[in-house]
Amino acid sequence: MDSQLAPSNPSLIDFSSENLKPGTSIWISASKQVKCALENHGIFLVTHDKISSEVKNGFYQAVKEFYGLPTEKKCQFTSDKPYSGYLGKAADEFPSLKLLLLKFQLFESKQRLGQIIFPQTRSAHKTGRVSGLIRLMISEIMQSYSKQVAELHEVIIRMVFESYGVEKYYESFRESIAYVCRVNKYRAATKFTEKYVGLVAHTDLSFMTILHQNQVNGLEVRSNDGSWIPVDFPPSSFAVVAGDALMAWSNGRIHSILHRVMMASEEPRYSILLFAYKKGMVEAPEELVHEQHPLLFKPFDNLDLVSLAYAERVIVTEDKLKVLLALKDAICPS
Ligand SMILES: O=C(O)CCC(=O)C(=O)O
Ligand SMILES: [Fe+2]
Repeated sequence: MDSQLAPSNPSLIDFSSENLKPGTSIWISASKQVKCALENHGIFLVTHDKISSEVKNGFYQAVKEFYGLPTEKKCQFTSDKPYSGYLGKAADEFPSLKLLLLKFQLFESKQRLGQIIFPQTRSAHKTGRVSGLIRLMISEIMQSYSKQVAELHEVIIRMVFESYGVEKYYESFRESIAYVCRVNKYRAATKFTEKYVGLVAHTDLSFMTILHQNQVNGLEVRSNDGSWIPVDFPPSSFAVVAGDALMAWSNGRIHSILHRVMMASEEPRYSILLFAYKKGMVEAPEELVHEQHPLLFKPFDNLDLVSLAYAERVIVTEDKLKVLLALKDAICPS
């Protein structure tokens, strides 16, 4: 089931079996691989063919059309929420952030899964017909995509809870997941720049992030020995990335993975990310805290930390979680 593409590429775990149901031997074996990959590398790839190509391709198409709009139209996709709406202009504020970022707050809980919270446009009538149509297109396709990927998140999170023997907390945790979808576009590297930093090294503040890309590689992850490993995505695969909230929840058993994007391709790269945050407090289950594993992080509010990172412009640091928690005085003295 687990096959290694190349010695250094993240493990590839096959989730495409019809028989991947809780309690089956396939499920138990996949859960072991998930735990092992997360603990050792903080990332793995997963093949999952339940998300239709129609939805994936439709999404990329809609997003390309969006990026094709004149800048002033794109800039009308604004929102008061941190990092939301079209962030093309953010490049001025974050000089290292070369990408154009389009992020839509999607849905805040399972109950509201069918409801997209779109960034408000400055004025509806100014949005115009063309961008209105693209907006609708993205809205529908993003909704289908996110619903399907949210299911994958839930399967993996359930496996993690079961693997640590704390499945009794899974249902309430699941109810408190807030999903956020983001689409990144990285400009092609031109003949003037052979390679450029598309996105600086960082960890995600999420519990977990699931990432899909168009055919263009660029994601790199830092390995335990400090070297950067380019991630090679096989067709139909997604990368599952451990975030800072998972590191805190697991009381340091799993580490959030440092990653960045290096662009060398002559084609633009698009990536679609579904971040799973925990609404409310992130807290290690008591079963994961004992003498050999003293509590590393005091409970903190996951989405609060996202706002804090935004307000304080904390985007690049290896120990982002510690820096943010120190700001909130929530780090445990070692
Ligand atoms: O585009 C990618 O591959 C990575 C993007 C990413 O890490 C992020 O948006 O947090
Ligand atoms: Fe990231």
